[in-house]
Amino acid sequence: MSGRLASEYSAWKKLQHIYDSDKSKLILKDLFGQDPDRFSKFSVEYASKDGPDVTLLLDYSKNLITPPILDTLLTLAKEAEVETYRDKMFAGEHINTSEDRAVLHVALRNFNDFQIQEAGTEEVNSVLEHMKEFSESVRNGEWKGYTGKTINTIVNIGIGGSDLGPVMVIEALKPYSKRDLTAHFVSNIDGTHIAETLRECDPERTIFIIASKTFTTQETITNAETAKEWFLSSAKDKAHVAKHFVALSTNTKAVTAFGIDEKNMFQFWDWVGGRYSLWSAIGLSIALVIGFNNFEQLLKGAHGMDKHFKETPLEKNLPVLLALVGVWYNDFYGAQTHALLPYDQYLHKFADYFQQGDMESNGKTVTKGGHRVNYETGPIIWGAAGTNGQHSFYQLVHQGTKLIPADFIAPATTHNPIRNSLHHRILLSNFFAQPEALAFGKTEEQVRKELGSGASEALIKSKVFEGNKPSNSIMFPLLTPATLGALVALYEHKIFTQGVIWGINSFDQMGVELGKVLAKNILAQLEKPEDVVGHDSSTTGLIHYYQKYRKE
Ligand SMILES: O=P(O)(O)OC[C@H]1O[C@H](O)[C@@H](O)[C@@H](O)[C@@H]1O
Repeated sequence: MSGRLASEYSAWKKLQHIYDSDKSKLILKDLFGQDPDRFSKFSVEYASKDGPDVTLLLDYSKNLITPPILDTLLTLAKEAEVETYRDKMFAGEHINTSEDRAVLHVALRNFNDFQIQEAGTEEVNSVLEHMKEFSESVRNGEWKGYTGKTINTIVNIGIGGSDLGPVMVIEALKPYSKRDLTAHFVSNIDGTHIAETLRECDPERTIFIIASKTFTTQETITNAETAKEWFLSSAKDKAHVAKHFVALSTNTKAVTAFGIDEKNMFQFWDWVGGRYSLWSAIGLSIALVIGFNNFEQLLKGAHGMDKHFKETPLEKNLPVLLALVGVWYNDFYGAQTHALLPYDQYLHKFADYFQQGDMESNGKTVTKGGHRVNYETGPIIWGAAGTNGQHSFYQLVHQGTKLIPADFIAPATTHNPIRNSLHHRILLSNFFAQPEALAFGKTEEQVRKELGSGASEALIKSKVFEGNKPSNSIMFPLLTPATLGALVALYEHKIFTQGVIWGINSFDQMGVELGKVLAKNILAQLEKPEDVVGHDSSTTGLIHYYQKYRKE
């Protein structure tokens, strides 16, 4: 994050040299054959030092690396001053330079441990206390709707960082949820989203949580106004809004202007990036659904990983290791994407969540110093829960022409050990098999032997698995709130580390602005064909097509 071009580091040049000269020798089958200790050399077990017990195993042995490559990658991290920038982040320095802001999601889950100097951090505990009181009173039925009934539904209205984190966590921690409290999430401006949700809500028993850091996001404000209109069509009296609408925001003025009482507002601060905000007031829906104590466990689990990231030497530092092997594929092998493949149905939103987390953070072309990079930055993140992905896109991962590094993630035990854990054993057997198949493949000789004489050459060739496809495997005993906290923090710090190496600002999101501005301009031109001015012929043609059919 020094803003230097990564390609100028001597370790980068050395890595390029190693790649050019040794690429053909980096064959997983041989690397494992040559070193029976490869697993123990290239795996680390994380155990939380204090707070709730969390353990995580990272096995990165199935990567196309050797000890000298890893050493050079570690040197790269040193040269890029990852440790210095990490410490600056924890110290509250304004490392988000374009917006002149600190980056302190770690302060939201700090529990007075690290010394952090930044305005607002002293208010974290009181907001947590407010979230606790509110969530408990809704959960235990003390909070009543305008007709005196208890609340059975919450609707979080937010988008991007004010939606994806709570959605992912609530899905992931379903075993801890209050089953008689239904949570809906409305994000899309498409009226279908709110219309379909409102059909399932009873105005007397629903709380709307308007989640928006800026409280200016068009989608969220429009959806919130629609929800208020719908609510008032039953409740009539505006005074009832206070019982049914709360806001999560940094913008008090806009919240009160919307008609939400300041005492129903849960604050956060400009040093919390949207995609890093699930730990803040944005997590209110999480606290409502899983209970405040479990929310606190989530935060504590993340804090444990923060401590690990802050205090562990780079060579044993999980986020750093994940980041470095990622850089190796992204920048030297030319891999365009990175797959997140959790073998846990509860984590089915994990890849969606980190699409924003990673791609909005590291999808940048200029360094902090304003220079255009001459290497690749953030990868395309995608994935799905195993084993569903196996029956859809794994064909390409195994036999396609692209290199797709992947993280396989699985819990050793399940919350649903039905049929004596039969399902879980089958799930895990796939979790173990896939990285093995990817790494070691299946040779032509094996196929020939299996098919016997008479098989066509074409058929033989089509059944060969070249192998040598890299992956990480991450395991933990059970997906608990604290474990999830640690897992999410692990990826957050991985993203941070890569951003530092690439010299970019991982904490702004200028790339979302242009489309917003153009849409605003177009919205004002949609009425009449003669209003459509200032566009290319394609855009004009599309708008004219719409105008032919519009009914309103
Ligand atoms: O919470 P807000 O302010 O409504 O922003 C919602 C989202 O808007 C934009 O897409 C970006 O800035 C995201 O980072 C952000 O998460």
